[in-house]
Amino acid sequence: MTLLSVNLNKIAVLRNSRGGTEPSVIQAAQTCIEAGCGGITVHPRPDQRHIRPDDVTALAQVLRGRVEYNIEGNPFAPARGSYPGLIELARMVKPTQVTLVPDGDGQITSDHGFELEKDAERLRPLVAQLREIGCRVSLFVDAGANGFEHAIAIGVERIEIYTGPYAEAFAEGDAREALGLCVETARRAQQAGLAVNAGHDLSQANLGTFKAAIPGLAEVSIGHALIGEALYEGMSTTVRKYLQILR
Ligand SMILES: CC(=O)[C@@H](O)[C@H](O)COP(=O)(O)O
Ligand SMILES: NCC(=O)COP(=O)(O)O
Repeated sequence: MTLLSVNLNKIAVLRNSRGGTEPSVIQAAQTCIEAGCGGITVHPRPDQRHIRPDDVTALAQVLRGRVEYNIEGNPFAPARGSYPGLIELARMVKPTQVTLVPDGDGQITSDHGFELEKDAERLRPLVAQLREIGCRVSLFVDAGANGFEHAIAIGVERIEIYTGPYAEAFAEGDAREALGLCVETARRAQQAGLAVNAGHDLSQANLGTFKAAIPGLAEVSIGHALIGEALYEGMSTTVRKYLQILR
C-alpha cells in the first residue's frame, strides 16, 4: 500500500492568521494518526509563514515511534532569525525522511524540482550529512527528470515527483500526457534503484488515477486539498477516504 503522509502546513497557516495556538498542528497530527495515516509532512520555510521551528520539534515528540516524519525544504536556504536551516532542523529532530526541494523565498509554493545532472554535486555533502543523522533522503524532481544515476551516486534513496502539472491537467479534463510523463519518470527512477514518492496538489479527485498508473508508488504527501476537504467532512473521515483510494 502507498503510504499517506499528511502535510500540516495549512493548519499552521490558519493558526498563524490569528496568532495563538488554534488550530493546533499537534491535535491535527494526532487525529490523522488515529485515522490511520502513515506519516506526517511539514515544509518549514525561512519566512515561517506556516510551520515554525517549534512546531517541527513538538511534532517530533508526538510522532516518534508511531508514524513516519517527513520534513521538506530547501537545504541551501540560510538560517534566518529563529529558523536554523533545514539541515540543523533535521539534526535536532532526526525525522524519518528529508525531502530536498529547490524552492525560492518568493515562491507562493513549490513549483519545480532539482535538475539532477546539474545539482547532484552541490547536494552531495548535504545528503551525506542527512544520511549521517539517520534520515532517508528524497529529492523533489519534475516529471520528465533525467540523471537518476547521479542521485544514486550521492546516496539519495527516493525521488518525489512534482505532481502540480498532472493535477492541473487533470482539472482541465485531459491528464493523459502529464500522467504519462509521471509514469515514465517513475519507471526510470525505479529501474535506477530509487523508490518513488509523489506530491503537490494531489486530491481525492485526481489521486486514484495517479495511484493506479504508478506501480510501487511508495508515498504520497498531501496537504492543501486534504485540509480543504476536511473543512467539510472532518479530518478523520477525509484521511480515511484517502486511505481507501490508496489501498
Ligand atoms: C514540495 C511540495 O510540493 C510541498 O511541500 C508544497 O511545497 C507545500 O508547501 P506549501 O504548503 O508551503 O505550499
Ligand atoms: N510534497 C507535497 C506536499 O507535502 C503537499 O503538497 P500539497 O498537497 O499541499 O500541494
